Amino acid sequence: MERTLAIIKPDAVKAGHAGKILDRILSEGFAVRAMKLVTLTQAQAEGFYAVHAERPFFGELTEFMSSGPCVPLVLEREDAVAKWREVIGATNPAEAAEGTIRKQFATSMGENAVHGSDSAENGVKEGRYFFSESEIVQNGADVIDA
Ligand SMILES: Nc1ncnc2c1ncn2[C@@H]1O[C@H](COP(=O)(O)OP(=O)(O)OP(=O)(O)O)[C@@H](O)[C@H]1O
Repeated sequence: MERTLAIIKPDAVKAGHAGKILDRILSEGFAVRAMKLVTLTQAQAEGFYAVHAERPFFGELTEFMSSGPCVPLVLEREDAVAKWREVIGATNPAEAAEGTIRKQFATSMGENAVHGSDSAENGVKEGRYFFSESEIVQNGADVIDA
C-alpha cells in the first residue's frame, strides 16, 4: 500500500482547522500511520524544503513553516500520493478546484493549509524526516479499513 506525507501547515492549525482536515483525511479512505504536533525550527523547515533553497520564496516559506505548530502525518492508501494531491488541490488557492482542502482553507500561495508529497519515493523520505521507524505504526491505528 502506498504512503504519502501530509502536513497540516501552521496557518490551518492556528485557524483551528486541523480537526476538520483530519476528518476529511479519514473520510477519503486514508489510514493514519503516524501523526504529531510539532513546531519546526527554521533549520528543520529549511531541511525539509531543501529542494526549494534557490527559489525566491524560500525565506518566506521556511519562516512561515516554523511560525507555529504544524501536524505532519504519514497517510496510507491505494494511490496515496495522487489521491492526496487531488484532495488538497492546486498550490495556489485561486486555482484550487471546488471541494479541495486548499479551496476551503488556504489563504494565499504561501499559506496554503496543507502539504503533500509529490511521489511515492518522496513520501517515504519525507515520512522519515519527521518520524522514526518505531513511530510509524504498521497496524492497529486504523479508524477505517485502508
Ligand atoms: N510563489 C510562491 N510564493 C510563496 N510561497 C510559495 C510560492 N510557490 C510555492 N510556495 C510555497 O512552497 C510550497 C512548496 O511549493 P511547491 O511548488 O512544491 O508546491 P506544492 O507541491 O503544491 O506544495 P507542497 O510541497 O507544500 O505540497 C507551497 O506549498 C507553498 O507553500
